[in-house]
Amino acid sequence: MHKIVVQGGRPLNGEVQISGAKNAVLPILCATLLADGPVEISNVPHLHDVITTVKLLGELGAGITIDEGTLAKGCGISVDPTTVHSQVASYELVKTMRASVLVLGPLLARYGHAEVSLPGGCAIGSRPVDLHIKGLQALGAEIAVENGFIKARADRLKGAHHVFEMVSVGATENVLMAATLAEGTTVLENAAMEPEIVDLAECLKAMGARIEGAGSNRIVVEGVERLHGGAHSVVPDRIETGTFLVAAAMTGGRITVRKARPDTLDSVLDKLRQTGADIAVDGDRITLDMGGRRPKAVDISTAPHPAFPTDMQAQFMALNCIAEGVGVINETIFENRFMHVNELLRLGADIRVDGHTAVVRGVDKLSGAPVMATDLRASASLVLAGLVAEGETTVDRIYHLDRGYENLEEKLSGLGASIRRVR
Ligand SMILES: CC(=O)N[C@H]1[C@@H](OP(=O)(O)OP(=O)(O)OC[C@H]2O[C@@H](n3ccc(=O)[nH]c3=O)[C@H](O)[C@@H]2O)O[C@H](CO)[C@@H](O)[C@@H]1O
Ligand SMILES: C=C(OP(=O)(O)O)C(=O)O
Repeated sequence: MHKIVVQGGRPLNGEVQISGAKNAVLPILCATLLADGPVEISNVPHLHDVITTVKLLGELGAGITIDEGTLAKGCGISVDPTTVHSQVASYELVKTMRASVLVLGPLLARYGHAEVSLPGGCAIGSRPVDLHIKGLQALGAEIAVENGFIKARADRLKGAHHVFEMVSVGATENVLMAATLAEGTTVLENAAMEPEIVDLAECLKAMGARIEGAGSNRIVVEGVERLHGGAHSVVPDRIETGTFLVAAAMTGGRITVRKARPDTLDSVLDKLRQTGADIAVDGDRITLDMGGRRPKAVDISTAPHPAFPTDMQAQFMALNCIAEGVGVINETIFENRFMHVNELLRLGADIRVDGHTAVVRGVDKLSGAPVMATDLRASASLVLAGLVAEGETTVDRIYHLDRGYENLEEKLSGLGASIRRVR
């Protein structure tokens, strides 16, 4: 098993290029199932979750061509869905990656039936899919949950007016994809507004879908008879961007991230400015300069976009650990997304958790120790803490990190961090 070893104490300096977004590419790969010709996806990050999704599409029978590309360019994946012969997503794959449930809407809409294993919960929370099911039922699907599978059927889905009970990124994606091939107009209200939904809609439009309003809470879809092949480049990863910027702020450094999408990061950049960082945006570049200063603690409350993203909560918790003052962190999306707290405590942090709230009192210094990654962003927070801790920090179970960060240690080394991967 791989581990990451970080020697703390070096300010980050230099430039780093941002990869395509994990949370955009996974639904987009699932959306290719809707087409009746090959779809070419570029700026695909080299991530374990991408490999899992490609495996899943392959199991369904899709033809996959991968152009490995380079780290600087991302890879290109061409999916030919015309050879799909199975509409069953197995537990083996779905359990390792919850995004697999996003094949449900496309398979149902395209083939009239689908069986997808229930994803179950994970370290950060219970992660139900009832909103996905209700949304597809609103489009006329008959759905039964049996033997651990969601079994869905519909001769042809019918457009409908559907109001999501609560904002769900995954449910919005599943129902949006299904609606593209439904008969008539679908109006989705209380839809999620995340940039990854906009990117998915852009890809669907490149395949011939008729969608308006993606990025707002009301999405209107005019169903079409068929979607054709197309090409799409994946939006830059806002969470990877934010993670590097937090790393620079914590270490008192100055970095520029290239090929980013600053307009997807308003709430994160606002919080970084509150820590005392100077931030300059120039096209697709963001420069953060901390000028050797210690960051000030910030209060965070996670909520659906455009509010502060839950996927950046753990990283800001790490920042608060060494900041000046006290920061209060309120996690409203996932019930168990504080798994990093006990590991940060091992590095000398001062954190008190009461339900969904963590009160973090900044300490003068953290000290390196062996810690264990429990989920994707928790792992990132431990690497960030390691960058400022005195001595050596070893982060174990970094397979979580490989699900969502492309070459994190290479990119951080390029910025001057002392970090390496060991077996
Ligand atoms: C709104 C939000 O911030 N969503 C995040 C969520 O997306 P993801 O799509 O995984 O989760 P959802 O947006 O669906 O979940 C939002 C909330 O709705 C609840 N829920 C969801 C679906 C459902 O059928 N029933 C139900 O009750 C969840 O338990 C959660 O409390 O995790 C991703 C990975 O960390 C993030 O990138 C997304 O930004
Ligand atoms: C938790 C995350 O992803 P997933 O929903 O794939 O587990 C994440 O991107 O932070």
